[in-house]
Amino acid sequence: MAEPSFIQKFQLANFRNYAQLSVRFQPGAVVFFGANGAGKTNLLEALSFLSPGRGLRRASYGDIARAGSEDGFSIFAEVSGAAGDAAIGTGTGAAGIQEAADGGRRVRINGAPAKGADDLLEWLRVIWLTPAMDTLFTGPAADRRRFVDRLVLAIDPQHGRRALDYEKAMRGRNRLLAEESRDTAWLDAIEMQMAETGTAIAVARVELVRLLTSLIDGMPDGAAFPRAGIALSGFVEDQVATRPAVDIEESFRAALRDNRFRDRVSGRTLDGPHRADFLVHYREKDMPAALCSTGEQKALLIGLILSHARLTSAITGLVPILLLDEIAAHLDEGRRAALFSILEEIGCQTFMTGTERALFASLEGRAQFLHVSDAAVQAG
Ligand SMILES: Nc1ncnc2c1ncn2[C@@H]1O[C@H](COP(=O)(O)OP(=O)(O)OP(=O)(O)O)[C@@H](O)[C@H]1O
Repeated sequence: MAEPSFIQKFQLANFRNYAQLSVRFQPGAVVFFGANGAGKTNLLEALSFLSPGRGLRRASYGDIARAGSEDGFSIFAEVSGAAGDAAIGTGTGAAGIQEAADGGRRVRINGAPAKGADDLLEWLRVIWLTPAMDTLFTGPAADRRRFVDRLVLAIDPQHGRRALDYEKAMRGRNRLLAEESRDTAWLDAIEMQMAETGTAIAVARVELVRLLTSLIDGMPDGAAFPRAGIALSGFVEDQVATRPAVDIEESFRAALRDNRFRDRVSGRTLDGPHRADFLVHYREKDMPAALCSTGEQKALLIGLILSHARLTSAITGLVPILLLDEIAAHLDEGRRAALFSILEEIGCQTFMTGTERALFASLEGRAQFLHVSDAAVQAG
């Protein structure tokens, strides 16, 4: 069985409302409770920086550094798990981490600078669910794509690099088209790169959906969290099931070349994995997720995250760390108890927030309760 990754020690400097913080965590469930504005979500956001990307709020680094401070922010964590022990430092501030030349954040692992934030995936996988994701099924497709890409990244660490390379190439193509460049050799080369990376992105997404579907197939109907039917829809994704990757690459490249005029007029590239959608439906009811009730949508989303946590553990041997912001609020008591039992069964370290400790009553004696108040954390 996969060994859960577990953050033992966690320190912050100049992060949001925290000037300094040092706290130790236990494996399993960790509950942050406290009044509105105490700093609970800020803690989850800090924990989300132990994963590549801009964290669970996708905020700018300038907004994250503590207001009124000249220095950047720093995060330090001691992690242990299947991959061994690691001391991770990241941020834009002091405490051994200098500001990166590009204004981004630096990552150090066991005292040495990491090549990039993707190196964090060697040690741990972090997945989150926040109230902002309550509109995932009804909101823009871009949010669903980002969600799927995070799920892919947790099982396939190359995925982040592919997405960056694709976006860079696409920006280059859009710029050349806007400039009405006659450099067709350059456009050809950029479109070739888009076709390669774009096809790899689509293939990885389709593979995630296939793996997740076969895991969900094996789960019973009528459980606390409904079974989701999931699929992808997109110019490249639609071809993955029926054609070899080399053919898809070629047809995507040809479509890009043939549609230069159309895309120039539109001011953007109209075909590609950057326009795909992630389709979710409630299997038992045969109802698209967007037409389900708010509570049903939340339950579907939680069910998906839990299935994905199982998948990540099975495939990578790393049991992911889950960040569940205000998770208890939408769930009745029965569903809350079911959620806590499933988390225990999967074995993940799970950080949860809520204004009231009572929302987590069924976890008493089984979780670490930490009271958050005025940017300080105390055993509750
Ligand atoms: N860069 C910053 N510097 C200082 N304080 C900040 C910064 N960014 C946000 N804050 C403050 O941090 C406080 C805590 O925010 P957080 O979102 O963590 O609250 P919370 O405990 O999750 O509250 P709620 O229960 O209302 O969701 C807020 O008062 C916010 O204004």
